Amino acid sequence: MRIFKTFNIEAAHRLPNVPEGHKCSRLHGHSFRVELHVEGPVDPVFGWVMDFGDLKARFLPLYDRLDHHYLNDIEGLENPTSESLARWIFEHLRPDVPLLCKVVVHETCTSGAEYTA
Ligand SMILES: Nc1nc2c(c(=O)[nH]1)N=C([C@H](O)[C@H](O)COP(=O)(O)OP(=O)(O)OP(=O)(O)O)CN2
Ligand SMILES: [Zn+2]
Repeated sequence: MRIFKTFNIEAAHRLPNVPEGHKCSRLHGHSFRVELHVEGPVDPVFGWVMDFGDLKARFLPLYDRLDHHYLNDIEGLENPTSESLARWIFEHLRPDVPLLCKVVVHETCTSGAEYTA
């Protein structure tokens, strides 16, 4: 069974490696929407894969590093594309959430990236 929980992260970034004149070379911000997907067996007593509240608590330290921050300043996010953010979240959260199987980052209403185990 797979469950998911969604978070909203307000953050600023710029993409340092795009060609001169590209709109994303300028400082701008997004309301990122992040989905955390967790897959595993349903506990027969609790009836869940994992408590959503537990998932939220485990993500909180990372959320606090990202929300209302300039992403380029964060180690490993010097080029903060949707792709790199999805992978960064996955790699930093997986040790605390071993059943994490996918991280989806919606950068805008129309764009995003998905990173799977
Ligand atoms: N593969 C990627 N392409 C782009 C990324 C990215 O992270 N990965 N990021 C950007 C920009 O940061 C930009 O903020 C988002 O780009 P875009 O989807 O073009 O944004 P728009 O609001 O202009 O989208 P429309 O729906 O087309 O108006 C650029 N590319
Ligand atoms: Zn952007």
